[in-house]
Order: sequence, then C-alpha cells, then structure tokens
Amino acid sequence: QYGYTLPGWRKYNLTYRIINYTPDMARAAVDEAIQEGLEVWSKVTPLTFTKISKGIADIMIAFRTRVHGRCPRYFDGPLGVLGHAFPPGPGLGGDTHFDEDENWTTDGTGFSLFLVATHEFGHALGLSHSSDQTALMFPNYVSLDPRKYPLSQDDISGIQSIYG
Ligand SMILES: O=C1CC=C(NS(=O)(=O)c2ccc(-c3ccccc3)cc2)CC1=O
Ligand SMILES: [Ca+2]
Ligand SMILES: [Zn+2]
Repeated sequence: QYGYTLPGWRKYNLTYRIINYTPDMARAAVDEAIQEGLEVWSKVTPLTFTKISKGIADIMIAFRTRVHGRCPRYFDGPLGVLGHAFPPGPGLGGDTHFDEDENWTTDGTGFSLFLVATHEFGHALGLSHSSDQTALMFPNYVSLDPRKYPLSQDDISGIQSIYG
C-alpha cells in the first residue's frame, strides 16, 4: 500500500511487562506508577495496554544501570539521564529502561517514577521531544504531577497525530 506509515505502532492493543523492580519503592507502587503512566496516554488514544508476567511484551520495562545487556544506550549513574525508551517497532522497539542509580520515590523527594514513566512511554509510542515547556514531552524534568495536571494540548495533538 502506498500510504506512508507514521512512526507509531500499527496495532492498538499493546502488551507490557515489568522485568524487574527497583528496591526504592514498594512493588505495588511500581506497578501503579507504570499503569498510571500508560493510562495517561491510553485516555487520549484508542491504545490499550495489557500487563503480562512472562514472555515477550511489546513494551519491556526494566530498571538498569550503566552498560546493560544488549541495550545500545547506557546510563550515567545518579542524576543526569533518568530513563530511556525506544520508538515503536519489533525487538527493542517500545522497550523502556529506568536508571536504577536514581532514587525513585512517590513522595516528591527523589524522582517520580510515574512522571518519568509517562515521559518515556511518550517516546515508546512514537513521540519526540516538545518545545512546549508545559508539555510532558518537554526534554527537561519538571516536578509537575500530571495526575493533577492533564496532558498539555501539545502532547495530545502529538499523540493523536499518530493514533488519531
Ligand atoms: O530521550 C531522552 C533523553 C534524555 C532524557 N533525560 S531524562 O531521563 O533526564 C528525563 C528528562 C525529562 C523527563 C520529563 C519531562 C517532562 C515531564 C516529565 C518527565 C523525564 C526524563 C529522557 C529521554 O527520554
Ligand atoms: Ca542517571
Ligand atoms: Zn537501556
């Protein structure tokens, strides 16, 4: 078919799997932060996310440090880069890694896993960075909590241009 394919998933029902957990947070808190991070996006798209506990998921989520596995991107120890995610596609596509050398918290002291996860999932769904500083896809970490503030219009128009 001659239509151009946008850089998104060509299916709407995606699976995700949390490979390992950070010791910084309760397991249930990690599950919740990840689920809510995905929900931020599924609320404004036809996308659905199903959690699986074994096998290969579209979005494989892991806490890693420094050089890890066959991942072509490395982490840098405490601070600096907090996470990375790969754009939609097979294999590494969609996979999202968080830097275990960060202090992941839910009380606002360290970094909010929910906040970073929402940003990284934006990448895993095909979004790039936004110059709109109120956007979740803005390149610098802001301590806003999207649970209170909805996605910016920039985020919504971005994601809906791929999965509208
Ligand atoms: O592609 C990149 C390259 C560098 C990144 N830096 S980061 O991990 O420190 C990061 C920066 C901003 C955010 C963020 C921005 C806005 C709202 C919430 C989080 C999350 C992680 C994050 C990222 O996804
Ligand atoms: Ca880091
Ligand atoms: Zn990685």
